[in-house]
Amino acid sequence: MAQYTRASGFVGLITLQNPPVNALSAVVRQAIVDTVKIALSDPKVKSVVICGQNGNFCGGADIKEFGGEMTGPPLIPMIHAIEAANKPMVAAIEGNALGGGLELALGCHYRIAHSKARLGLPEVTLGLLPAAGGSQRLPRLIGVPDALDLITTGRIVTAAEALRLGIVDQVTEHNTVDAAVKFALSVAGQPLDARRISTFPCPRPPDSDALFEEAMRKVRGSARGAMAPVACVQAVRAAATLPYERGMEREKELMATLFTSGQARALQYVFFAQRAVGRWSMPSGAGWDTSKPRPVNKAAVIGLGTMGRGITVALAQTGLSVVAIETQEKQLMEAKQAVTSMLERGAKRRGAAPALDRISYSRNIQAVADVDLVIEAVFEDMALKLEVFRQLSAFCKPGTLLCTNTSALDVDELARGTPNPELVVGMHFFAPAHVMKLLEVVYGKRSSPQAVATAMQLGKKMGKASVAVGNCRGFVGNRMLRLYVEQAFFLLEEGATPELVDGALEEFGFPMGVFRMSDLSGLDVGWRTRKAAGQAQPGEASGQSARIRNGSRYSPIGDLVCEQGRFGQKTGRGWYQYDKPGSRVARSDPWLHSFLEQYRARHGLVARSIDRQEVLERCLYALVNEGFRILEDGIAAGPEDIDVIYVFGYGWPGHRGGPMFYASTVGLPKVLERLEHYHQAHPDVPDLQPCGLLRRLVASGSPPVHRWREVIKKLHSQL
Ligand SMILES: CC(C)(COP(=O)(O)OP(=O)(O)OC[C@H]1O[C@@H](n2cnc3c(N)ncnc32)[C@H](O)[C@@H]1OP(=O)(O)O)[C@@H](O)C(=O)NCCC(=O)NCCSC(=O)CC(=O)CCCCCCCCCCCCC(=O)O
Ligand SMILES: NC(=O)C1=CN([C@@H]2O[C@H](COP(=O)(O)OP(=O)(O)OC[C@H]3O[C@@H](n4cnc5c(N)ncnc54)[C@H](O)[C@@H]3O)[C@@H](O)[C@H]2O)C=CC1
Repeated sequence: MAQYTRASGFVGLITLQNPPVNALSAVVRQAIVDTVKIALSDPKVKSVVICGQNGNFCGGADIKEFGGEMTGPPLIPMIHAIEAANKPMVAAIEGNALGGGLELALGCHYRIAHSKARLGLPEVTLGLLPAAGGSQRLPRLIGVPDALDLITTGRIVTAAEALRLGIVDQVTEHNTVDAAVKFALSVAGQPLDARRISTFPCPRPPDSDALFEEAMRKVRGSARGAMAPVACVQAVRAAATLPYERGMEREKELMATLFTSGQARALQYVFFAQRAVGRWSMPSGAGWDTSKPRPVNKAAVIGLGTMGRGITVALAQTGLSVVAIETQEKQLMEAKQAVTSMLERGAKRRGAAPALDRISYSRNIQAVADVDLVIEAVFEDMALKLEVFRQLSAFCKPGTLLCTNTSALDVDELARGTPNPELVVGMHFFAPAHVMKLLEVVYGKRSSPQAVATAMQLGKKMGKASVAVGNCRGFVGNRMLRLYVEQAFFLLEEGATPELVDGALEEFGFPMGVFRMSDLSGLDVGWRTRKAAGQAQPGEASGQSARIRNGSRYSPIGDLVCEQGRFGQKTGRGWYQYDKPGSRVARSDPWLHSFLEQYRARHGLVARSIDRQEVLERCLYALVNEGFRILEDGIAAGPEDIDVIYVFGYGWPGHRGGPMFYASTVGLPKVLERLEHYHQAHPDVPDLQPCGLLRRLVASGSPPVHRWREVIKKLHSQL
């Protein structure tokens, strides 16, 4: 609802009240319409201030209403009525003014913001565009280039930036409502014609065609196949080229297409899934609501290689003191430089000072003595990690949380090597750790709920989508990834090329296909893991055994490519060729194609024609099938956990909602049928056998994804 009062005698004060973010639900919209009418018809009221309760202006439209029938007064006429008012309307912005919230503020004649306020039009991240006039008013107010940037990216700006851009008229450090009331009194009676943004001409930049073409190229390149960013560019173009009314019609048309699209549903699912994973639980029943995190003020990072450097930056940027420890002098020096330059670049972007003095460097592990939490990021080697954990247990103060960044090793085995296994958890970051939004928090059999709560809270503070998962080889993300990569290798054996496989996956929406991604992260990473697991064997074995491990089909293709010293971009050769080591532009490599032909000939494999559909089905359904196994095993609590991991850690296109959501949109019976088909065609690949949970879900009528937890719960209670 919205409360109406009078302030300072002459100002009508409308306070939006819909905790926690004052979203514009039908009830709130009705209340705004009613209270604006009261204020405008009250002869004593000279001007009106709109604010939000509890220090939050408005988080925008109520996203929960999008799934159902829209009731209540629509936003557009409501905002028009505010703009058309004959008394000054002032938005007092504290906290968030996002989406429809900012559009409401843009309908007001003036905007006063608190210095800590955040403003933006993040609709694009929900598969939509700002369709309550935002796409038409913002370019008129701040110009096309800045409006394009904000609307197509959904970027949220600070009050200082909003002032610089001209979105707000004044920023205050003090009580925003008081400042807005004072301001409202000062402008009472002044003419308002020049304050109605919809009447402004839209400033046209000199070469606007080129600007829009460039914007279109950018959005098409960065979010492949996503409709909303494209529609955002089209809507802003309408603002720049059409009169306001016609621009509004275009905005509405574009919104109508997006609003009912599967992409918007998928992105809105991801929004709520991200929040749902914060309500984590462990098999014991302990969870977010019963476990209190410990305070963490000082942390240590052990091992300053690729990951340790990024983790150090992420921790320091969160405001923690960090002790960064590395045994190798040369590595330590390089790490210092790298961390410093990452912090400086980040600070420059944010317009803040770099947090250099929060970090101390050491070669001595005893420097951990006074830290609250340690994150170990040494080589992926169990013996080394056990030794490091033994030393940490000896030197850390009692109660220090010991976290490992291992990508796949057994967290329980590490915990068993310490006197306090309840203090051990995995904190699995993704490279680059200060950039990637995902954190898997891995609980072992003996991890305490408090340790998990502490790691989850720290992840949240670092701005990560943090997901609590159980302990198994590869946890959730990498366990599923193995099946996806394995199918890609098998497809090469059967006749595909890296270009074909990557093309299909990139068309689906991944920023990079599996082979281009592997070239970027280094082929040697997976090779080392396969060697450690006894799968990769040196030299090319001949006969049957070359392609069988433990009775199942195995492809040594990746191992053979590595044996040629082809580790991807860093060596200038991998699945593709590059101009020079470190170069980023992948070109098709005739060597690789002839290697594949020779490989097939040696193993008596006859290349067949493979289409993109098969690539997608084999790679994606194998991955999804493992996701069902993970749910069945209780390693992830629900499909949302898996989907958040894939969207934020593995480049799964958000507009497809994550692998489990995607499976539900394809239809579980179809996924089951295709897996059965491929398993029959490849009986030597047991991983293609459909998982029991998938069969069970299909047998129970393929419920929508938000009801899978009920089926999983029932399954676990019967085990
Ligand atoms: C606001 C935040 C930054 C706060 O963050 P934080 O403090 O970290 O809290 P959270 O945990 O994120 O959130 C707390 C709690 O609140 C819930 N929540 C947050 N925002 C919303 C919201 N907007 N609606 C509903 N609920 C919300 C959140 O889920 C949490 O609850 P929990 O899930 O139970 O834990 C952060 O929350 C945030 O970023 N929020 C989202 C902000 C946002 O994206 N806003 C934009 C919303 S979209 C919008 O505003 C669009 C418009 O206004 C356009 C409207 C036009 C509509 C017209 C429709 C016309 C369609 C025509 C089609 C016709 C078709 C036909 O022809 O049939
Ligand atoms: N590289 C990646 O993309 C990812 C790696 N990981 C995991 O993170 C861990 C680290 O990986 P990377 O950073 O890639 O390795 P890396 O090889 O780049 O760095 C490891 C560093 O640890 C140092 N080190 C070794 N023993 C040490 C000791 N006793 N004390 C202090 N420092 C020591 C090494 O000198 C080296 O600088 C591994 O467990 C890996 O599996 C997890 C996610 C992604």
